[in-house]
Amino acid sequence: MKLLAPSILSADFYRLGEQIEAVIKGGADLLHFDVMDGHFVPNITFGPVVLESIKKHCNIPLDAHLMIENVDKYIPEFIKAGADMVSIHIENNYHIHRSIELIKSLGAKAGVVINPGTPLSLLEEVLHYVDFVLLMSVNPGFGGQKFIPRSLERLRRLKEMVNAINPKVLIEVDGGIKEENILEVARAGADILVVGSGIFAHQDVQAQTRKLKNLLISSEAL
Ligand SMILES: O=C(CO)[C@@H](O)[C@H](O)COP(=O)(O)O
Repeated sequence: MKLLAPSILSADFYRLGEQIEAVIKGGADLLHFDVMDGHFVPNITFGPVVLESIKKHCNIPLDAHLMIENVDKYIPEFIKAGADMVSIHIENNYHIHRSIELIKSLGAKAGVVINPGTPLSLLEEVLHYVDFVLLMSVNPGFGGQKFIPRSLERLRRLKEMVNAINPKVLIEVDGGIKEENILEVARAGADILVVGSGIFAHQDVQAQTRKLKNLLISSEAL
């Protein structure tokens, strides 16, 4: 099944609760959290207290993408706050095996994230022990950027690597996914599709979520 993961980075934070309820009613499968520290990426967003508040009212899994330094210090806090999935970057984690094992030992699904300019070959070893890979199709840091076209080719190659090394690994794709390209990304091998502005920039957030979810359902019927 293809999963739709709205990214709250593009939500209207004044109306966050209302907008989260709308995406859930619209058929969202996961809620994606872009955690940024102003060091690894040039933007600052939110920490575990925000996840903790949302978790109390949210019946779908929370997916935390950590764009931060010093992940081992914060992984336990995010999982305690309610993250069901936690992903960390291949680019800034020297002891990635240890960090992935830490995530799993605390009961969450563990993911590795790869930026658009990083060779896919770096994932070869880590594919043996992660639950999912998050392939960035924009440079991390901001919502509303354009999908980098080469990401489709990278996605197809990543799918081949996953099939050859560990077919249980899910592939999540994030950045610049909209109504216009969501089917192409799903067909190229994405299992989880993260959508920020492609949902929250619309007037009717619930209807837009439903529309994208129906597109994903239709992609599986073919
Ligand atoms: O991780 C990121 C940005 O760093 C993404 O999750 C974006 O938030 C997706 O937003 P859109 O590109 O869909 O607007």
